[in-house]
Formats: sequence, structure tokens, C-alpha cells
Amino acid sequence: MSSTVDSPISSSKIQIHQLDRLAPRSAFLLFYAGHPPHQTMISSLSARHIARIARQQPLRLFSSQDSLVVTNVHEESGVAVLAMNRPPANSLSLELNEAISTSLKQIESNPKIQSVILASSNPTIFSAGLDITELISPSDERLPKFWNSLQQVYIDLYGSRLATVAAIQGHAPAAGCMLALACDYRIMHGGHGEEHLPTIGFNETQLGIAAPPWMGQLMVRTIGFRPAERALALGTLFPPSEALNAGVVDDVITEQSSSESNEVLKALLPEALQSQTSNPVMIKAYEEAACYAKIPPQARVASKLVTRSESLKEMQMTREDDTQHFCGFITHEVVQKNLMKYVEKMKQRGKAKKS
Ligand SMILES: CCCCC/C=C\C/C=C\CC/C=C/CC(=O)SCCNC(=O)CCNC(=O)[C@H](O)C(C)(C)COP(=O)(O)OP(=O)(O)OC[C@H]1O[C@@H](n2cnc3c(N)ncnc32)[C@H](O)[C@@H]1OP(=O)(O)O
Repeated sequence: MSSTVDSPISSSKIQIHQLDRLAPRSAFLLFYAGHPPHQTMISSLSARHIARIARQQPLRLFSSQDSLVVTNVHEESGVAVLAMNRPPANSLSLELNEAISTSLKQIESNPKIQSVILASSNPTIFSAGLDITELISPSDERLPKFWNSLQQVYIDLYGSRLATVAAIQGHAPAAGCMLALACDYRIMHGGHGEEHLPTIGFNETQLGIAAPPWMGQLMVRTIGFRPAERALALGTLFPPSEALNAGVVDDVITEQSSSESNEVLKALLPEALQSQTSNPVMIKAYEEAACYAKIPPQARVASKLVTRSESLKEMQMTREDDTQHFCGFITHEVVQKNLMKYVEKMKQRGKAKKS
């Protein structure tokens, strides 16, 4: 069971001592604002070391091109970026889940930051959902740990004290869609012509599995009972305009635009995302995030509590059962066969694309 903070929405700032418990051996590169104008870089620190240093001086920025996530903060606007960076598809492994949770906590620990943009360093895939290879012939030890790490990402994102904006540049199926739905605002790219439309939704039933109750309920809360019931049963993946009509996303953007936000984005985006500074989705995501950052935080967080605290409590109460159901379901012989067939198809498609 993860020992990270259960429902961070209730605390306006994570306590530094909690960093000790986040990732016992995190290999984040820590950039430290202690010696301006140059930042000191300390690599491969344990979380305990990070916490010790952080007690002495405020944590400013941490990032690594090799990390599973890349992050950056722009204190002037109160906006941060957390981008998934696990090629080829940002599929969610145990380690990526843990990296998302840890980085989110670290961003939350900076009191100058009020909003975070959840993004992807892959311009055509936001996240392909769970790493399906985690589900095939899993070990008894890793599978519950893996599921716990996904539950924790949901809790951390859905209950974050930060305003969370999803910059959905590309595909977001299944748990990729969950990440977006757990944010406060979603902006999706309209795609590059009819041939290359990204899609978003819970497609689990098409894989012969069902979205777990807390994931399914997230869709119900987002688009309403009847549309969600149908989308969940059919495993609907919505292209951008349909996602907008159904309310799965809040905005769809296609047009290239130049804006005064470009300059801020150059400062805000980590190196791996510098090619996205004039990307219309990123520009809009920054503008939306900056808008949220101007709202008095206590009032904003209190209003989030109104809509989210009940489902977060429910999640806490049912978490163990959910893990047991998941492990029992996934290790079932028939489900294993279906998953293997699905992965085989995925690989064949990949090969066909490459040849
Ligand atoms: C009452 C009791 C109830 C109890 C219920 C309890 C629990 C419920 C049980 C289970 C719930 C399980 C929940 C699951 C949620 C999930 O997230 S399942 C994962 C679903 N994801 C998918 O189906 C996506 C599959 N991928 C795609 O469709 C496409 O890859 C894409 C994302 C649309 C991108 O397409 P594109 O053409 O651009 O790229 P490629 O297809 O060529 O992919 C590139 C590369 O990436 C590999 N890959 C893609 N997706 C995944 C993945 N999900 N996992 C692992 N690897 C992935 C792909 O194989 C390619 O690899 P390469 O060929 O080696 O380059």
C-alpha cells in the first residue's frame, strides 16, 4: 500500500517531511535555486536527501531529460508543467505512475505554484493507458503494487490543491483518458486531417475488460449518466469534435496561433517540450492554467472540495477491494488469453506500420 498523502486537497501545501515517504530511492535530478544566477544540479539523490536540502532552502525546479516525467515551474505566473516522457506511448507502468505522483507532490510543495499543466513529450500520444505488458503473466508482488500506483495517481491528480489542466495533444485511451478526466480542464488537439484524428475515451470493453468502478464513475461525473453508460458499454473512443460535443473535453484546438504566451512558454516548458512552444493546445493550456492561478487559492480549493471530496472518500474506502478485484480479474485465465491476443494484434499493427 502506498504511504503517500491520501487526499492532498485538504492541505494547501505538502509538508517537506512528507517527501521522505514519497519515493525511497527517487533518481530525480534536482536543480536548486540556492546560487543564482546559476542553478546547482544534484543528481541521483534519495528522497531523504532531497527533503534534507529542501528544509534549508525552497525547492525551485527539478527536471531531467532522462526521467519518466519532465517538469518545470514558472513562478511569475504560478504555472508548472508536468509532462509524461515514457516513449513510445507513455503507457503507464508502475514506475511512470510513481514518477507522476512524486512530481506532482514536489510541484505542490512550491507555494508560488497554483496550476499545473499535465502534458506529454510525445506530440501525438497523450498516454496509451496502462502498459498492457504489466498485465500479462504478472508477478503476485508487482500486480497489486502496480494497481495501487494507478489508484494513487488518480487520488493525487483528482485531489490536488493545484488547478490541473490536461494538454491532450494526441491519443488518450483508457487510463490515459482517466488522467485527463481527473484534471480540472481538458484541451484536446483537433488532429491533423480526418486521417489522423486522436481519440479519447474508455475503450476497456473492446479489450474484454471493464473499467474499474472509480474510473467509470469519473466518466459518469464528467458527461452524465446515460451518455457515460453507453460509452462505457461500447468502449467508445471519441474523436475531438465528438469528445467536445459529449463534454469529455472542454476545448478542441487546431489552429496554429501566435500569442504573447509563446514567450512565457519558452521559459515554462522543459527542454523536451520546447518544440511545443507555438503549439495551440499548449498555448491555450497555459492561458487556462494562468487564469486558474489568479483565483484566490483557498476559495478555488474549497470549491473543488465541494465536487470531489465524496468520491475521493469513496475511493479510500473501496481501495483494498478494488485492488483485490483487479488482481483476481486480470489473472483469470480467460482475461489473460484476451490480453495476449490484444498485445499480439498491437505488435502486428506496429510491424505493419513500420514495414
Ligand atoms: C465488479 C467488479 C469489477 C472489478 C473491476 C476491477 C478491475 C477492472 C479490471 C481491469 C481494468 C483494467 C483497466 C485498464 C485500463 C487501461 O488503460 S488498459 C490499456 C488500454 N490501452 C489501449 O488499448 C491502447 C493501445 N494502443 C493504441 O491504441 C495505440 O498504440 C495508440 C495509443 C492509439 C497510438 O497509436 P499509434 O499508431 O500512434 O502508435 P502505435 O500503435 O504504433 O504504438 C506505438 C508503440 O507503443 C506500444 N503501445 C501502445 N499502447 C501500449 C500500451 N497500452 N501498453 C504497452 N505498449 C503500448 C505499441 O505496441 C507500439 O510499440 P512498438 O511497435 O514496439 O513501437
